[in-house]
Amino acid sequence: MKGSAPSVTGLTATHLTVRYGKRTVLDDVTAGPFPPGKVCALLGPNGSGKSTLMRAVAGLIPSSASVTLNGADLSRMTLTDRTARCLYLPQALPASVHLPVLEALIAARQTSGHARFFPASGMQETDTVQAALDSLSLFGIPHLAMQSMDELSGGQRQLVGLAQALSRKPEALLLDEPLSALDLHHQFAVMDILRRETAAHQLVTVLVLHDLNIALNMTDAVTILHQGQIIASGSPATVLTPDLLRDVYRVQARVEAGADGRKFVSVGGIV
Ligand SMILES: Nc1ncnc2c1ncn2[C@@H]1O[C@H](COP(=O)(O)OP(=O)(O)OP(=O)(O)O)[C@@H](O)[C@H]1O
Repeated sequence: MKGSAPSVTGLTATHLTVRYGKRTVLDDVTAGPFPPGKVCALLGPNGSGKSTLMRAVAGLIPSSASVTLNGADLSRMTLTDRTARCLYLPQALPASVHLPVLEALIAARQTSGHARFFPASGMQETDTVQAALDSLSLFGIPHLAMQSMDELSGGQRQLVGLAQALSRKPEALLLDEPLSALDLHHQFAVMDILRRETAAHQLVTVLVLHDLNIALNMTDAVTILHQGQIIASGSPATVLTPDLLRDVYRVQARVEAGADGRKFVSVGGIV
């Protein structure tokens, strides 16, 4: 009799253990499957291992984990091939270098391995420029195209980083705190864009968030990392209960619904 077969679609990591020196940060974790077409949040307190998990899944930290993406075994690929399929956008903002935004985008596209997986039959230089402009337009920043990266604000650089990541056309996007430098308008705008692009291109999108209200209202699923283990996964409203918020985040909180049905976390104090 066959055992239960791993899900072929989506992104799954199994037996993921990461140690820094003698300290075990992730202990035989199984994460996923994160399905295509859905936006999933990876949540947990500071230091719980969210970045470590994402970096290990992306192959940037050595690990013996088995990682599959839509049936392909990422663990057996070269880092270049793996990154072309499964892209990690770090928490740190893109470097503040003296380079026009448009050139930074084109360079990222050319070094991504994108051309190998999606041979752009006869793609002209003008098409490459147009593709970079399109991805800036997607994030509402085409006017920054000729501005130098070192003349941008933190939030503008974060938007350029997101435009760069999407322009590489990966199958899976791992975004580490992609809203951290953005104002309220841009946080919601970026979440809308990510939801639309994820559905339209059947991307696997996983993002680390600290804003539980955005997780509650704008993601399809959440995964909670706590003390080296994934302790809950599922729909945001099912997982983010007062009990979980007390045990994981050490806050006394209620999860309430506004008149429009949107949910929000109301914190009364810490425990
Ligand atoms: N390069 C490293 N060397 C040693 N320890 C590390 C290293 N990177 C992370 N750690 C430790 O691993 C643990 C998990 O860190 P990680 O950055 O993955 O957490 P996180 O959940 O992303 O945190 P935050 O929400 O604060 O960004 C922390 O205790 C951290 O101190």
